Amino acid sequence: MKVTVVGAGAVGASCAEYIAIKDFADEIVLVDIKEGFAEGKAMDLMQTASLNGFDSTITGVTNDYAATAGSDVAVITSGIPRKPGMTREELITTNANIVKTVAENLIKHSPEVIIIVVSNPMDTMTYLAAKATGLPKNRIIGMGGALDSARFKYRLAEALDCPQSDVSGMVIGGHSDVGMVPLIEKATRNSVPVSEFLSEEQKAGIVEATKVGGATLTKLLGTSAWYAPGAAVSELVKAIALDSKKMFPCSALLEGEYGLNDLCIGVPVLIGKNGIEKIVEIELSEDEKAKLVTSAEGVSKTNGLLEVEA
Ligand SMILES: NC(=O)c1ccc[n+]([C@@H]2O[C@H](COP(=O)([O-])OP(=O)(O)OC[C@H]3O[C@@H](n4cnc5c(N)ncnc54)[C@H](O)[C@@H]3O)[C@@H](O)[C@H]2O)c1
Ligand SMILES: O=C(O)C[C@H](O)C(=O)O
Repeated sequence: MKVTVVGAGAVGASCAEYIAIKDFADEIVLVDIKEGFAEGKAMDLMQTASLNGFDSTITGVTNDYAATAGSDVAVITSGIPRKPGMTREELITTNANIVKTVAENLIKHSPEVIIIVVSNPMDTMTYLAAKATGLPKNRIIGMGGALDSARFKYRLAEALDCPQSDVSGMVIGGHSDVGMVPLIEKATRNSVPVSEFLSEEQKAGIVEATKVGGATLTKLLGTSAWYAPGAAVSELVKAIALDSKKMFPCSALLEGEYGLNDLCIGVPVLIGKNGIEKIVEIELSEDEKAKLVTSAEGVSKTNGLLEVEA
């Protein structure tokens, strides 16, 4: 498998590192617009191969899409991250132009590629990539829910004082501070609903901490996070490589699923060799449905800005 990662910054390099360490890809190509930057990151990562025990090759190029030709998967991480106090939506003007150009360049050289969009505001950038490339909807995947769900599990395990491997939970909806919908009533500890162990107040605290997970890290780091985002992307790419049909919440183009249309938003999907193999429509409570609809309204509003900006 050949994987291209566009943007060799914090998230792009972390993606490349986790993909290499998990050792399922033959070739990883890092692309950046900053002269020599991707080449440097690739060389540094390649010098970890004997230490970390992987055989994937990693190369870096400066804005040279010919080197990405024949990619099976391409991850778009190019664009600016937010600073403390900002929302992801504020990045739209700069990142829309970058994501559109990058997506168009990618499909010129890899017509069969599956694109994973990471750049923020992610749901809107995924929608933009879908529109700009015209790729079938199974081949455009937005990464946000896999990360948000990992953060949800971190918070659940913290409150339950248990290992993260004991908890299960999922976050659907838009990848934004207000739009995330952590499915707290469906979360379990080893198949037992967490409501058996946690008070209403504790559950509300977990939901809120999950929703602002990215903002909390941005405040601490001065820029947004990269380790968990990179790891989350690597799990999606691995599910494609291994055709595992594993379920993740991902931003997918909806055409009537969940009663929603003409937007990309986080819903449970099965990931396999064709990208999104299936959008899974789970039974939502009235409260969960209402939250998803409100979240979709927010994403659509941001998509509306795109028509002006893009
Ligand atoms: N979806 C998610 O869950 C998630 C998680 C973390 C970060 N993000 C987003 O990912 C993006 C990247 O974050 P980061 O921390 O890696 O930022 P960063 O600044 O460290 O890296 C971004 C890189 O993109 C490069 N770049 C800019 N324009 C380019 C172009 N046209 N072609 C190729 N490369 C280009 C820059 O030179 C830079 O190296 C941000 O928009 C951030 O908000 C999303
Ligand atoms: O918080 C951000 O701006 C980056 C990313 O979307 C995240 O959730 O870490």
